[in-house]
Formats: sequence, C-alpha cells, structure tokens
Amino acid sequence: MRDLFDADPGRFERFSLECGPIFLDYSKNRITEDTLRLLTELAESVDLADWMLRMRRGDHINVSENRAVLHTALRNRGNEPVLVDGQDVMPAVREVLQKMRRFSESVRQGEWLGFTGQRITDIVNIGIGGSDLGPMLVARALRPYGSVGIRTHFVSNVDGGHLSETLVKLDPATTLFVVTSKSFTTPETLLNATSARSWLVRRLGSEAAVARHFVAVSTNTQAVTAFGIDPAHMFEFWDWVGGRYSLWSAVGLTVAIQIGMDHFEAMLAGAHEMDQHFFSQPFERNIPVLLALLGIWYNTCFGAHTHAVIPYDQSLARLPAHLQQLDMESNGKRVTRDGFTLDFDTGPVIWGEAGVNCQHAFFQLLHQGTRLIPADFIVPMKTLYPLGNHHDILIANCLAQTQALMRGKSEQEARQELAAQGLSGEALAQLLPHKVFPGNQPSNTIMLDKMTPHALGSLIAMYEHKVFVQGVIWGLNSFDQWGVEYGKQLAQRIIPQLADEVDTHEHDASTRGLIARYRRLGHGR
Ligand SMILES: O=P(O)(O)OC[C@H]1O[C@](O)(CO)[C@@H](O)[C@@H]1O
Repeated sequence: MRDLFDADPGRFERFSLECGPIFLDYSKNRITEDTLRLLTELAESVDLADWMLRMRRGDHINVSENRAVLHTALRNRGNEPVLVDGQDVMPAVREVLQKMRRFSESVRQGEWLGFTGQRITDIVNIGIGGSDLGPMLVARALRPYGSVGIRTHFVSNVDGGHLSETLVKLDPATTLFVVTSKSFTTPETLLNATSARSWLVRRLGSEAAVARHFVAVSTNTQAVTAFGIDPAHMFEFWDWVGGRYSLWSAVGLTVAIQIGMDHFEAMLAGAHEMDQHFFSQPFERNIPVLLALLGIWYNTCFGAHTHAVIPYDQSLARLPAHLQQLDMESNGKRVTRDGFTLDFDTGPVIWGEAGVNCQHAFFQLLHQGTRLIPADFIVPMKTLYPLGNHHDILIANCLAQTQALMRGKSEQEARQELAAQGLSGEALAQLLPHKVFPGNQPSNTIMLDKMTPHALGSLIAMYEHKVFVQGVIWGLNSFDQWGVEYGKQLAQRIIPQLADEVDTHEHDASTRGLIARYRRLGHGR
C-alpha cells in the first residue's frame, strides 16, 4: 500500500466516497482500479442488482422461513407503497410510528403516570439479541439528545444479576418496563419480564399496577395478552422484520421515549438516505457494496478470518456487539440458500472495542502479529462532549493508527531511528527485528460529521446493506438463524435435570459430570 500511495497522489480522492453525513476513505486497502473492477464484476456475476430489487419489492428472499425482508420499509420516508404479498405495508408502519409518538410523548410530558400517580423517570427495556443490542446501542450513542428526566436501562441476560443490579437502582412507582420480543416466546426475556413483574407487584402491592408499568413490543398479540399485558399497550411489528434489523420498528420504543419521536424519525431518515444511496448508486460508487466487496476479497481470497470494528467514539462502544449479531447471525452459515454445503469461507468473526482503549489492549497484534486483520475505524469529526483538546487527541490517535497499520516501519527506518537514539553494533542488531512493523494492514476510515440521530441511522443502515451484499455473493440466506436453535433446545432438556433424582444418562460423560457437580455444589445451596 505504501508503494500505491507513493505512485498515486490522487489515491485518497480516487478511493473515498460520501453519502450525507458519512464519509468513507477506503484508500488504505490493497486495491487498485483493477481490483475494484474485478470485484464489481463478481457482484454482477451473482446478479446483485436483481437481489437488491427483490429485497426492496418484498419478495420472500428469506427462503427457509418463507418471509419477505423489508426493514427498509420501516424507514421509508417516501410516499410510494411497499408491497408484501400484494398488500401495502406502509399504512401499518405509519400507524405504529404514530402510536409510538403518542405514547412516547405522553411519558415524556408526564401525562402517562404510574400506578401511584407519579411521573415515569426510568424505562427498562427487557429483551435479548436484536430486541436489545440495537436499541441499547442507539440509546447510548444518542444520550445527549435525551430528555433530562428520563433514564433508560437494558436488561437482557437471564443471569439474575443483570435484572437485580438494575432493579436495585429503581423505584417501582416511577419505572416503566418495555418487554421487547419479536416472538414473545424467548425464555430469557419472558423470565426476566416475569421476575420484574413480581418485583413491581410486590413493591406496589397490587396486580393492577402492571397495566401502568408494563408495555410490550412484539409480533405476537396472543402471547403478549397471555402474559398479562393489555394488547392496547402493545406496539406491533411484523414477521418481515428480522430481529437484528428491528431497531427501526417499535423495538426502538425505549429509544423514542428517551430522545423523543422527532429524533427517532431523524434516525429513520438517516437510514433512508443510506437506503436510497444503496439502491441507486452504481456498484463502484456504492458505499455498502464497496465495503462488502473489500470484506469478501480479504476473507475469501486472502484468508482473513476476522474483521475488526473500532469506533473512536465512546458512545459507540456497543457498536461491535450490535454488528456481531448483525453480521455473524446473518452470514455465519455454511450452506447456500439452496442447501448446498460451501467449500470456502463465509462470514468473518466480527470483533472490536472503542478506541483509544483498544490501542492499549489488542493493537499490538494488529501491528506486529502474524494475522491479516482488516478493520473499520469509525470516528465523528465534531464531538458532543467538548472538553479541552480531548477530541483532537482522539482524532490524532485514530489517524495515527490507520497510518501505522498501512505504512508499517521498514527495517531501514527502524535502524535509522535506533541509531539516532545512540544505539549501534550488537545492541542495535538485537533490538532491530522487534522495532520493524510489516504494515500493509488494510483499514477503512468512516468519518461521521457528528454523532446525530441522522448520522447514526445512516451508519447502521450502511452495515446492514454490507452484510446483505456479502450474503448474496456467498449465496447465503442472511435472514434466518437456525444455528441458535439447537443450544436452546438442549437447554430446555437440561433445566429439569438440574433437580436431584432426574435421570441424566442421555448425556455424554462431561455434561453428566457437570450436572452432578452443579447438583452437589450449586443449585442455590
Ligand atoms: O425478539 P425475540 O423473539 O425475543 O428474539 C430475540 C433474539 O433471538 C434470536 O432469535 C436468536 O438469538 C435473535 O435473532 C433475536 O434477535
């Protein structure tokens, strides 16, 4: 890459793109114009444009679940209809957005009161996976846009510690629980919701309190009603929205209460702007398509097994976690949508951490380890937290890291540096190999103007489309997740067996031994 930069002063302009508040510099990749031409030919060879159209027009491209994939309809700001099985879904989408607006405003204005007549101050979203990670990321990133009197909390883990540690800070009289579950059958969520309900009823002394302190977000009215939540207090979404693509729906209710519906809709508008870019730009000028092609190139042709996501923005600290589900649950697949087993690598391991913290943790491996690790660096140009020169230092670190990864440090440069420090002979020779950086590590720098609802919407939508494009090229159905079912099934079998006396012979010796140990030492003893 050093040589490519030296040979072409226009490389940055040639290999950077803009869409609204998003600026992508992809010049620090091992690419030439030829590489890009070949990669876009690859996209053409799998009829990517046709797949994009099929997604957009509501075809059932989620073949194993026989569903349309239309999270783009949730943020459609235009007037055109979006058809699923011949029916326009936009009126229902707008109706739920209106209902979210009415409800979130009434909570924010103090019109929706708790059972004892007090204002709501704390919202607890109970959900897991897509019913947790997306809204949690957004709530954290957009906190400065929030209402002063409202705090949000996210409980996902069935580990009793998660709920207990949250409840201990809360007053039931001023707390609203938003039980968020697409299926409303996820055991972890239902158990957390049941325990929260018991806490509320015990502390407020009446079952009748539930109606003022519990609302639901789901596609399953029957299960919501069976749980004891009035369907009038249920916010609907639809089976054509995948869990990991659902933060744009009523799954964002907690966020809407926190930041207000105008900001929530600004986030939808940002996502819509990215959708329009994605659906209209030629592949070689299309940000999600280019990110996908670069990722495929490193993954499949260079054997890079992982992809790092490094937000230089503390408020995006949970972005890697959200993208882990988005990417790995979508493309962590080894058979094609037609059921053929693939003989090449597909979805990479997504990982990452907020910069600069990770510079002091795992960056050593990026700089001098043996692996090829493509990385995305995400950074806002303006900060919402002006504090002395903190932001300049943050930016400088981000730029320095991508530069160091790209340039490396040659043996000659390292030798000169050591000599300048007064080293020579044996001492210099011994240290020299440790001071050499191979470089040539690829990265994308994604600059946001500023962390706004609009920019965040564009950023997340950009990654959704990247994952879709990769799935199409690898021949996968990116919208099912059968792989997470098996462990769930086994857990249901093991739960009753944790009690004494139950036969465990169906299991392997390891699982049997661990159950026996738990019976002896754990189990609340
Ligand atoms: O919203 P639900 O139905 O509770 O599901 C939660 C999560 O569980 C999964 O189905 C599997 O982990 C995810 O895809 C989903 O986001």
